Amino acid sequence: MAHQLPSTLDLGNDVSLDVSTAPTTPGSNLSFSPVLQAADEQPGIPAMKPQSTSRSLSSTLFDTTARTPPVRNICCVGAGYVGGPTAAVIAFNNPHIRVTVVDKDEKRIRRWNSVHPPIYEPGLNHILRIARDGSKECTIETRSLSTTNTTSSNTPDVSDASTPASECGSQCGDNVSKPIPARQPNLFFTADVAKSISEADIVLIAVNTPTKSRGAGAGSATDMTAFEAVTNVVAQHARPGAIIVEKSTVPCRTAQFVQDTLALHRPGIHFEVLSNPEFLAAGTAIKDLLNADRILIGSSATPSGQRAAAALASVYSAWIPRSRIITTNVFSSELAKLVANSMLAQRISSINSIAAVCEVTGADVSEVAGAIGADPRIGSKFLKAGIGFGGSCFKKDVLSLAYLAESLQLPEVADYWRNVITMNEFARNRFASRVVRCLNNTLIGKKLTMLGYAFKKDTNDTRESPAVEIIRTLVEEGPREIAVYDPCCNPAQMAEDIGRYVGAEVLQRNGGPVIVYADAYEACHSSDALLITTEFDEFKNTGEPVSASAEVLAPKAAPVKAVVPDPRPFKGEEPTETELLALHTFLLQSTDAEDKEDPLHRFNSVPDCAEDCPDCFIEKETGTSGYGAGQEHVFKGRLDWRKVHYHMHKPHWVFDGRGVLEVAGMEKLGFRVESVGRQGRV
Ligand SMILES: NC(=O)C1=CN([C@@H]2O[C@H](COP(=O)(O)OP(=O)(O)OC[C@H]3O[C@@H](n4cnc5c(N)ncnc54)[C@H](O)[C@@H]3O)[C@@H](O)[C@H]2O)C=CC1
Ligand SMILES: O=C(O)[C@H]1O[C@H](OP(=O)(O)OP(=O)(O)OC[C@H]2O[C@@H](n3ccc(=O)[nH]c3=O)[C@H](O)[C@@H]2O)[C@H](O)[C@@H](O)[C@@H]1O
Repeated sequence: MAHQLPSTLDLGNDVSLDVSTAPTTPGSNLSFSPVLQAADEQPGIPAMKPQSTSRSLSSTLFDTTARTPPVRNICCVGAGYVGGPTAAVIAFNNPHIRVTVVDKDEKRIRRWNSVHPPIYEPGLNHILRIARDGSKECTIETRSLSTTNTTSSNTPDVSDASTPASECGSQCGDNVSKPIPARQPNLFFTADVAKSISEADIVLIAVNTPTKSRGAGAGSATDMTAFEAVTNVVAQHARPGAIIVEKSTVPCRTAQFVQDTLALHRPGIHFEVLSNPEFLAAGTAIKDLLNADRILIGSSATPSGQRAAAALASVYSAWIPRSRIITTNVFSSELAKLVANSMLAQRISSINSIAAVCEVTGADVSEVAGAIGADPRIGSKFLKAGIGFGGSCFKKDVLSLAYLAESLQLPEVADYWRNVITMNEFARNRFASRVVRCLNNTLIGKKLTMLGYAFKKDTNDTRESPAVEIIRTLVEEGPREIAVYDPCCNPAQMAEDIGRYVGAEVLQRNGGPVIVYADAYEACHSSDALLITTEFDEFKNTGEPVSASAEVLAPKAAPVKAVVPDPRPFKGEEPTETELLALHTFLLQSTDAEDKEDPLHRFNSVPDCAEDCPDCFIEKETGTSGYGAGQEHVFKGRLDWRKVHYHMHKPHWVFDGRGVLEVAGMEKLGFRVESVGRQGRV
């Protein structure tokens, strides 16, 4: 579905943006930047002095923001795990900004424009339905505030945007019907990269930056091929004065490279380069974006650098409180992203090293983690021992930091960080070895079942999943079958992935032992050992009573979700999109909601797929509907472990690689459980 906005945007009295790539004046600096220039033109704005040092959150920045003309057009290059959701949330919260996501991969773009977006993230579908498809006018029932609302602000704190009505006490007034106007689509996906870049006030670069696989620095250094290619296109096509933003995770000092490339292609034209790394995590991307604990913006310390930072901050401040927007110098921001991921990875490796000690001594790693995490200086997060971290970023970012240290002649620093990776591989290999050891050191003729294939729960992202390496190790032992089941990943896609990463010959259809299942019970049937490799709630044995009676063998209902409070009455005169989303979620959880998908009746119809849509075809052929990225992940119900036990081979081995099982309960059911970080039998 293609939605078009006019190619020339009227910015009211302030400034009119000509969307063409206008000829430029050699030697000009800010004179062709609509965003940067207009701030200069404002009467009464004090000239800012360049600063040579890094800044913490600066009030100057926000004085500047107040006078920064509105950003009207953003282009995000890269429609991947970061670009897609980030652009969608920006568009969702800024209905007056046209946000275009571009990608060279036309298949990806086609999918973003369809009911089959290429990635699955909880909550993404709603955001897309509003921003990409626009919404219908509707009327909602709300309550007026009986007293004048003095807290109203343009930048509500989304964390308390949903203050329960029950808590509004005497402030709650009468019930009123409030019309919510229709919304025009303002989120677009296209493969026309150059044109979209040329129209943007702000260009976000969100392309992949994996580890180099060949040549100098192979296995450590960041592969900047995609980033460099995009930088060249941006340098050629960006409108003069556009703000160029590094969203990708990049090595420290990349902003200098971007500046040099811009200067090479467009000498004499001023562009500001910002670093604005992304901290979202897979599986919680939308929650993380809507409630970001911080937005980091690195800029040059010059007045125009600060104005550029202010322009970007103004986009985020549509939904993020300004107190959470941190500004630094551009290199600090680039480095901070690498360090954030490296320190998170380091915590996981630290606890996994202790898990190894626990398995020998009889200490229990979850008890150790609980005890140390209670110290607020240590904190309780990221202390879950297991088979090691996966995902597309931790390993590559730690390696990138190590490579940076090496290139700065700091081998001790590089070694320190490399050990984080060594320990991660040790954790994964130890788990696979333990499985083999417990099964008498032979898998010949045996069936093993892997529960979970994604690198973490609630995502269909399987990049660098520890499951892949575990499959590789197990295949070597010649088992009869390796069954793989994941509640969130499309089975057809998983089989394709395993073929690509482990080798097509390992798949059953090519004579190998690996079979991917769409049903957990079939995957576990006649199994000799179950391996929990992703921490899905479906695999837990606690939280819901498990009855032995036959009727509970049917999948169970989803657990009661955390109750979302009623956000009414709203904080301001007009509800924000975040408040409407909170109301949508609140109404959905009420059992008598008439429309289970769209209780506010705002959604426009979904884009139609072409008759020959390959994704519709795959869904029909494989009967895998329900895994579609466009649908919310349907909780499949907790595994009925009694049923699993009944159909398994003795001695009912379960290897808990993610610490999701309550061992005593499982042992009562007759399982023989081995968990990471607890002493085992063998
Ligand atoms: N995946 C994640 O959860 C997070 C990733 N990051 C960082 O964000 C960046 C992007 O990561 P992902 O979104 O995961 O990558 P991705 O691989 O999912 O998406 C990157 C997209 O860029 C496109 N692309 C590559 N070269 C292009 C070109 N020349 N022109 C147009 N499009 C091009 C690719 O086709 C692809 O669709 C990376 O630097 C990553 O380290 C940061 C935070 C979280
Ligand atoms: O740059 C990135 O790509 C992102 O990397 C991580 O996010 P992500 O990899 O998506 O997911 P995490 O929740 O961090 O989990 C990473 C891996 O560590 C594992 N993990 C996590 C926590 C823990 O205590 N133990 C543990 O083994 C998870 O199972 C998973 O395999 C960071 O958490 C994000 O802030 C960052 O933006």
